[in-house]
Amino acid sequence: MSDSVAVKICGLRTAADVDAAADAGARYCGFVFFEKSPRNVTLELACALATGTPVGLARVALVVNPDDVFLDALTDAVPLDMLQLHGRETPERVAEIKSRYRLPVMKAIGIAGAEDLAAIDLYAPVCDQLLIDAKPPEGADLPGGNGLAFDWQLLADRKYWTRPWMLAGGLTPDNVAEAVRRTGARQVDVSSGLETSPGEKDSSLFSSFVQNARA
Ligand SMILES: O=C(O)c1ccccc1N[C@@H]1O[C@H](COP(=O)(O)O)[C@@H](O)[C@H]1O
Repeated sequence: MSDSVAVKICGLRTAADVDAAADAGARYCGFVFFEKSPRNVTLELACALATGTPVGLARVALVVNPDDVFLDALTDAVPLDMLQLHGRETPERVAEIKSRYRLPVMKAIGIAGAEDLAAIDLYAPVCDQLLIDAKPPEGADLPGGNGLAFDWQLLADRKYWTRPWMLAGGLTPDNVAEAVRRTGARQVDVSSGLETSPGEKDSSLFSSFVQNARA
């Protein structure tokens, strides 16, 4: 077993789930700040969760097309290790956010077909990490967290990317080992694949996901 695949468990809303993510060996935990999401948390709850996060578990705030007013309030209220930009932020806006808030920034790129891969080269110069996720269906309420996978074969022949990247989209304890094998991902991100219903995490699945990611 290799321990070199880092796991992010996203959409946590209870202290027990944060602790379970750490106990399972996750490297990152994610808090969602998007009102339409069943995983949305308030600044107050996120502050409590992030303040009690075990050492070694990086705290990631997932935001969608945020303005500076919101980001000012977020970064004042919640201790964070990374911002995840999961909307239609332009490369210029990503660079602006990175410079203004002095936090590592991970930019999500939605992939449905080979033509979507070009965006990776546009964003790599301005972010710290890339999150390669399934593109949401047309008209979806959520730009991510839909439990949809994309064709992993699209990543099999990729050229070198200049930033660390995470694989996301429809990952579960049952498919994560194959996803890692087929894409060569060294980091993976999961949300709905560890839930009993939208927003309700099942922490009994966390360990098997982490172990299978590293298998
Ligand atoms: O999880 C959400 O509710 C969410 C809302 C808005 C943008 C992104 C969201 N989740 C992210 O989507 C991917 C894939 O999630 P899933 O495993 O397919 O459910 C992941 O990066 C989440 O962080």
